[in-house]
Amino acid sequence: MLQNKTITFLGAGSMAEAIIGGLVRQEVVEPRQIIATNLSSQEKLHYLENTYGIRTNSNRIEAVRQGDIVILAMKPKHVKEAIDDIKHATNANQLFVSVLAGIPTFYIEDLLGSKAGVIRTMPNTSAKVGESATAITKGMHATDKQLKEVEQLFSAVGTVTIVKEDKLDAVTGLAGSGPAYFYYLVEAMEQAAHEAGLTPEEASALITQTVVGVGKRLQTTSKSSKELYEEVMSPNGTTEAGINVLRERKSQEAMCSAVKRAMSRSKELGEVFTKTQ
Ligand SMILES: NC(=O)C1=CN([C@@H]2O[C@H](COP(=O)(O)OP(=O)(O)OC[C@H]3O[C@@H](n4cnc5c(N)ncnc54)[C@H](O)[C@@H]3O)[C@@H](O)[C@H]2O)C=CC1
Ligand SMILES: O=C(O)[C@@H]1CCC=N1
Repeated sequence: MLQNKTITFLGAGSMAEAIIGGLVRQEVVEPRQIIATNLSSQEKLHYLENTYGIRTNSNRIEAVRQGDIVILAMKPKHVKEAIDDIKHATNANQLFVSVLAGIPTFYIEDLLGSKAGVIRTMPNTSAKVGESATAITKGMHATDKQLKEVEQLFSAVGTVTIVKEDKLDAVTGLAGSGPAYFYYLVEAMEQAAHEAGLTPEEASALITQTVVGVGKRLQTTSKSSKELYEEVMSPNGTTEAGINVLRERKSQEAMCSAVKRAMSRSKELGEVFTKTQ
């Protein structure tokens, strides 16, 4: 389906690189099928070209004109100026794929001002290692075939769940932002390891494998998360001592609030930008 298609990334930051890295690594498309463009960093474009063998073009209009699929990968606050800038170079046969947090498909459709298909997605940075948890939804002009195409594209960089658009804000707070919550916890574990005298190498080897093991276990067991942590806890053992501190500090409530706040922030982003249209 993606054979002979040119995929243009309009925006070449962290998320674009994570997806490009995944697509190239999984050999879903030839690196030459990918073009990246951005606002101003020629240096970043050179880096992407040298690292992934993709094409880049500092001329955004040209880059967009060449794309069969245009991936919108700028910050939400830049979407209006980005689309206003290139829309005269677009046509209704192109497919626009947004990775933007909070921005509804109708807003992008309105900015494009054509019947071009728009598909909204929410991947995460684990795309870079082929492990994104991506959700996708289609706008009013996008076809089922285009949805399949985007499903295929993102399947190459992890799992894909098709959802109704009204669930995308929840997905964003949970899985789009999700990796950051875990990295934040890892940072705390590294600090504890450092204070206990472990070297950064020792700490990294132990923490990384612990996280990988947890992920694989979650993927392969039918046990609940509660059963899984209880399995680790011997009565009056080390884990119970640690978990009791987390309970005293209401860590689960804090995590639950963090996810909900991220979800509502995604909603706010959409409201702010769609109101100022
Ligand atoms: N970083 C993450 O974990 C995730 C980010 N996202 C979404 O991905 C999008 C990009 O985020 P990041 O990559 O983190 O941002 P970033 O700041 O790393 O990259 C933004 C890119 O957009 C470019 N840009 C800005 N204005 C432009 C314009 N007018 N035309 C063309 N390019 C323009 C910049 O030059 C830069 O290359 C955001 O909308 C965010 O909501 C979605 C899922 C996860
Ligand atoms: O923090 C953000 O707004 C973006 C969206 C999901 C992850 N990063």
